[in-house]
Amino acid sequence: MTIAVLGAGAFGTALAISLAQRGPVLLWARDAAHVAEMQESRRNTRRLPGAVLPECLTVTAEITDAAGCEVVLLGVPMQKMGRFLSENAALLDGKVLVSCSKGIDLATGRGSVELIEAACPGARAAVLTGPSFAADIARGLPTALTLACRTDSPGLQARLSTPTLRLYRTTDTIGAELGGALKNVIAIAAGVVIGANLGDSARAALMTRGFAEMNRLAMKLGARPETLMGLSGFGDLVLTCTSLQSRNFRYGIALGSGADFDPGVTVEGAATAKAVTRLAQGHGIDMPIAAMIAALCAREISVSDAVTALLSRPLKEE
Ligand SMILES: NC(=O)c1ccc[n+]([C@@H]2O[C@H](COP(=O)([O-])OP(=O)(O)OC[C@H]3O[C@@H](n4cnc5c(N)ncnc54)[C@H](O)[C@@H]3O)[C@@H](O)[C@H]2O)c1
Ligand SMILES: O=P(O)(O)OC[C@H](O)CO
Repeated sequence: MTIAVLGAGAFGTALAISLAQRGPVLLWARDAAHVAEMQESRRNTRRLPGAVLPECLTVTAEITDAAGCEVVLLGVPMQKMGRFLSENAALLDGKVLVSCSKGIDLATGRGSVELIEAACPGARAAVLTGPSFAADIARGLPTALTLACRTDSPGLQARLSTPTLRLYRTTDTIGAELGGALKNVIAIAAGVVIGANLGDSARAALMTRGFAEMNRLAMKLGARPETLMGLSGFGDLVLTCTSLQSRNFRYGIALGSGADFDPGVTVEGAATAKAVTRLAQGHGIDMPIAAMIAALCAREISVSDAVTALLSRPLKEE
């Protein structure tokens, strides 16, 4: 049975390429001109240059082509997910919907599982997350991800694993989602540290204290500690805070160094920092790094004031 991937960004395209090792895959993009380009060149030069689209991957601009697909991967950016789901609810309800996006919806404070359940109550919602750059997946480099679904889903795990994409499964959707969403915020902070030339020691301190914040919020919201210690939390935090392949990290470097940054690049951590700060305030959780990143992204504070504010907090036990 064909698997559908909706959203032909870097990640959706990379997953479609990897899954096409196992059988037919449908890749949908909203822009007909982009689809025509991909059909002609068998490449997605706009979002994933270099990768070739295999033969059993069909690219389409008709979302209704996914009607017959039982498993549908969602690769649209998080801040577009809520509207996308409600616009396409009639098509998507009743299917297995696997969110591949990382973030918290600013308008509602919800993660993608809650967005799916609200828009498509008859669907089974799952999350695919963890340390993975689209370019690495498309090149067939070994990658391990977390697949989270409220009901234990070994069948879905087997269906979405490929020879190079190894999935670990969990029923902790809250932890899996929050790990992927929150690490982007801390990655921006790590980038700020490097961009402002504050050094590798400061980055390690920030990653550690950032991980403590991630855990505080995730535990309050019902996540399991082992999920945050796994691929979607610790694993993705390490990757995203240390690699120049990360857009969140590079955005942070630009903020820290005062350089310009292309506004067309997807940086999920910026909106999520604001959403997380609201959530943390609502639950009485202390998240000083996320709050500083939200303020920095909104240009409400300077880098040096943010650093001073973080370093002058009262001394406390670790
Ligand atoms: N790129 C990666 O390495 C990577 C890895 C893991 C997870 N992710 C996650 O995947 C999600 C998507 O990221 P990406 O890297 O593919 O982004 P991208 O910037 O490469 O592409 C985003 C795509 O979404 C499309 N899009 C935007 N709004 C849409 C809408 N309303 N309807 C349909 N399509 C729409 C755009 O046309 C574009 O093709 C993000 O949440 C990101 O965190 C990305
Ligand atoms: O490029 P980024 O910062 O969106 O990171 C991509 C992935 O989330 C890394 O796991």
